[in-house]
Amino acid sequence: MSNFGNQVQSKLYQTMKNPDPNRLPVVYEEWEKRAREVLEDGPFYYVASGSGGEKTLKANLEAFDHWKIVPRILRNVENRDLSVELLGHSYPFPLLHAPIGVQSIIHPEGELASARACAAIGVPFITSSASTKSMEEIAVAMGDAPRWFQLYWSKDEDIAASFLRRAEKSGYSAIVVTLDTPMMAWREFDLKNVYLPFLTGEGVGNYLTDPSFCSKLAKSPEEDPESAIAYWTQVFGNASLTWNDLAFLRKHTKLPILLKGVLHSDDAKMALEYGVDGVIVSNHGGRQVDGAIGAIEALPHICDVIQDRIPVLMDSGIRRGSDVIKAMALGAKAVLVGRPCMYRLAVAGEQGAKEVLQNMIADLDITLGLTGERAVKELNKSILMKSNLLSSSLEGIQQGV
Ligand SMILES: Cc1cc2nc3c(=O)[nH]c(=O)nc-3n(C[C@H](O)[C@H](O)[C@H](O)COP(=O)(O)O)c2cc1C
Ligand SMILES: O=C(O)C(=O)c1ccccc1
Repeated sequence: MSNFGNQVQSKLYQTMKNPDPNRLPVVYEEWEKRAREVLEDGPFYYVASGSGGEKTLKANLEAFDHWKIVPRILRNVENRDLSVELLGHSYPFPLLHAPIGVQSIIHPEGELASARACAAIGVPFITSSASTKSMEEIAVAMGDAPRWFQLYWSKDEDIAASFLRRAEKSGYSAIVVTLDTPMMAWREFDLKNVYLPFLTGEGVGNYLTDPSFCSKLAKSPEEDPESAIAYWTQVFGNASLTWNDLAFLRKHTKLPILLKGVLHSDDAKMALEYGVDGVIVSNHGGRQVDGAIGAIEALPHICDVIQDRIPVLMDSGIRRGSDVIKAMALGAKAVLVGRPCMYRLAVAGEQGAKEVLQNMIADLDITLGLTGERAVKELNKSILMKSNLLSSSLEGIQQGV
């Protein structure tokens, strides 16, 4: 029980007495704008854009606006509890850092800066298979802090098994298997900018340090980096996987397995049938199927099927505290934060990454209290109402458009 949000808020107001010219922004949209200023076209659009016509990228944000919070009053909200229990562990906040590859295109310290920021705040970091730094280096940067590993399931089984072994050995406590990316989507901005970071050796840190990967190369990656990257493009994904292949993962790890990229109720049923430990409702931030349903729209349908038998997490569109409240009221046990962390990382490295998480948690804590709730664990649909009035159209009305 605490009032974390009030403390962060008063500290921020205090700094106004001595205005700091280097003060970092607080407003989400300003961070995005600042990131645009510091990043070249290639990396900026790699992060910010969606696939195809970006319909799903937009749907993710709009779909949050269809749910409105209906606050309660007079319920003693002086101290609040943001903690959650997931897969046998207790975490202080219901946030995790989404798995995001190639962070070196955004900041030279890349994943190490993000991982250190997470460790300092107490937010689990999900290391991507496509990190530029290796999972072991990230683990060292985090000390004992909680971390999960995201698996891109390589076509080469030895590499997939080796990744699982390495993750277990370096202290990751869960495996997130991303299943919406057997191949990269049609990403118009990256094609326009002719930008694919892997071709210049970004995002392949786990592969170049992998004994199974390296054993398949005629020459070491140092001697012949081009051939190593060419091999990576052949083995990165595996579009032939089916539900029965999940047995392979079970055979190679004792860690809990969560499936990331679940949007269809029938897949939620299959996830239960196949005995996985959790699902993450996600459309990959609108970066894969353009035209896919907004993740928060899919969430209640998935939760209806899962019926609390395994944890349901969600991502794609989490920008502020109220988004976390809506997702949890609709049944998510925790949420993953993606792009907001990247914009802050671009502008201010580790400090930026820390501020984004701290401010989002503070916003969540205060909004929770103002909603009349004391514990995120207890949130449910009773504080939500479905509404067709979009906030974006309200903005239009206010601005006289
Ligand atoms: C630049 C970038 C790289 C990403 N890389 C990965 C990845 O390596 N593995 C993965 O499972 N998801 C990856 N994602 C998807 C995120 O985990 C998450 O689903 C998405 O960012 C959520 O959308 P939002 O950031 O708009 O909220 C990536 C997203 C971005 C923006
Ligand atoms: O860009 C992405 O969305 C992503 O998931 C990815 C896929 C392969 C390597 C790095 C990132």
